[in-house]
Amino acid sequence: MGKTLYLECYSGISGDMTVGALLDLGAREEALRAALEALPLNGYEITIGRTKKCGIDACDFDVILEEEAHDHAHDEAHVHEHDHEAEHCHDGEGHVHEHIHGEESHEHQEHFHDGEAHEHSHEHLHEDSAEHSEHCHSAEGHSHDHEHSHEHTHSDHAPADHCHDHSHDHPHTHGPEAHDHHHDHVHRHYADIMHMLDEAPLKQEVRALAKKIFRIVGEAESRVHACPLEEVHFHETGAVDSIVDIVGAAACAVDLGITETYVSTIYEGQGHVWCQHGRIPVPAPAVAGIAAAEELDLAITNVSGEMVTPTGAAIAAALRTKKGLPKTFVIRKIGMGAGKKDFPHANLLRAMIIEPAMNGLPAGNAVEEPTRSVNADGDSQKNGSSAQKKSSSDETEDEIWVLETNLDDCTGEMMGLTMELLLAAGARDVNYTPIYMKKNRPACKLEVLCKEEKVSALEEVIFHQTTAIGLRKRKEVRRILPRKKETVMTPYGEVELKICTSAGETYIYPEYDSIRGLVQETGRSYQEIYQKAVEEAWKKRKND
Ligand SMILES: O=C([S-])c1cc(C(=O)S)c[n+]([C@@H]2O[C@H](COP(=O)(O)O)[C@@H](O)[C@H]2O)c1
Ligand code: NI
Repeated sequence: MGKTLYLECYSGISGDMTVGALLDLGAREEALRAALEALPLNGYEITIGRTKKCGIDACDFDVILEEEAHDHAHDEAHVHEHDHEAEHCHDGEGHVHEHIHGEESHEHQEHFHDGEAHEHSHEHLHEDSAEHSEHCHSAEGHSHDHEHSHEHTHSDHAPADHCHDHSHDHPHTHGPEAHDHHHDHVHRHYADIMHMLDEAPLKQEVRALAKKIFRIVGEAESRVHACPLEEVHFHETGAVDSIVDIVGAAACAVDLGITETYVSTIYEGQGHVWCQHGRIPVPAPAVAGIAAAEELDLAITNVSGEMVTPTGAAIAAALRTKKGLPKTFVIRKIGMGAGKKDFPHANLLRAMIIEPAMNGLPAGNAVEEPTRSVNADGDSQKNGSSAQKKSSSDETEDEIWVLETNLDDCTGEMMGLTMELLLAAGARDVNYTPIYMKKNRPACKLEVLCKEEKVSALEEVIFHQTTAIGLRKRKEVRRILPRKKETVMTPYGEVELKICTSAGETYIYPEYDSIRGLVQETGRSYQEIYQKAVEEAWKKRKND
């Protein structure tokens, strides 16, 4: 049976946080490495270690590019500390700033100028092969001189995020973009990446999931840059570390046997981040585009910086199969994946393997209040609520849904567990009836009673946990006696009971669980405690 993953993105999500969290959940390093070795990529190595974020231990997954002889952060952005706090923007008044590139292959491209005509002069002294390309000017009459001298030092966290391209390991030709100079880095187009994944000897599920993730990023980029999907060229996302993150996340999820995923609200910071396009807002356009297209829940916090990357958002969207985390669930395992930046909060992605709660009250059952009546299934309802109408006497009518299916190829184990899960997920009652079906098959009819709001969730449990491929459902009117809960004291302890009335008669029914507990505590018989409880309840009524 597949596992259910819950991604709790209270500090956003990025590719390496996801791989770290899934490894911490138990995904095997061999499975991750096998998937990565299937790719025609080189010039990098991965490291898997431990780190602490605000004192919390987490798995630290990193991709080290050979070309980087420095401590490079591969998290949300390729983060560089740089020595100017002034914003590196080209949409304001004339300004001068200095950057000094001290690394190989850093390039500035796609400087978007969206301000009014302005003049500024700033210098870039790239001490390496840095180049500028794709300067997109949306304002007229604009002149500037790009001779930036700027200095980047790589660090795990930076006051201003500055991402740049790297890992260009094969030449390419550009699509239709006006582009009149050469540069030797790789922009992998969407089609290149799909081709690479199709050709690589990956497990089928890993390939499919990785392609899905890339498709989500590609479609967002396509919309953001108004470029056909096939011609989208990936920058950061096409770089080795992002491919490793995406294929790695897919390999880990498949290795864990994840079949269902819930994704929490994804918390994002605010401000700006540097990337090849220039200085872009947080959430990054691709992140916002993915969130919009995939209906991810986003929440903007007052944290300054980027917590969600396009890769992270796309992984969350691709993995998510379910909305609406169950109200109650049991956590079977927790995995922590560390982000590279330091925020005032612990920059972690928490991944959990969860199961619907097996014990306790089913989700949606309210805690009893003595002033409320209790319906036939023991849950509380306000008298006179719209969900129920009083009949001429003191009986009450309401509606209940019945889900039914005949199971002729389920094991007893599957059926037993299904019953537990249905009850835990909010079924009012579940029963099996032995039947004799077509083709001489002894079988069982599963019947589930529930309220309307639980119908679809319970259908999912049936389809997910049994071999059923269809079910019957109907809404029925039911008549229920008014009842309320009481407790009485017996010589063996306190007993809960239901007091029901109909046509002037009173019926007293001690609660099974209450009696059962006292049987275990005292060793007395069920019948003895039951009778004593009824007796005490009648005495109490006479005294009241
Ligand atoms: O490189 C590209 S195409 C790119 C586009 C965008 C848009 O929102 S458009 C944003 N970024 C930034 O790059 C880094 C790395 O992201 P990964 O998903 O590749 O890890 C991140 O800061 C993005 O906001 C890049
Ligand atoms: Ni280019």
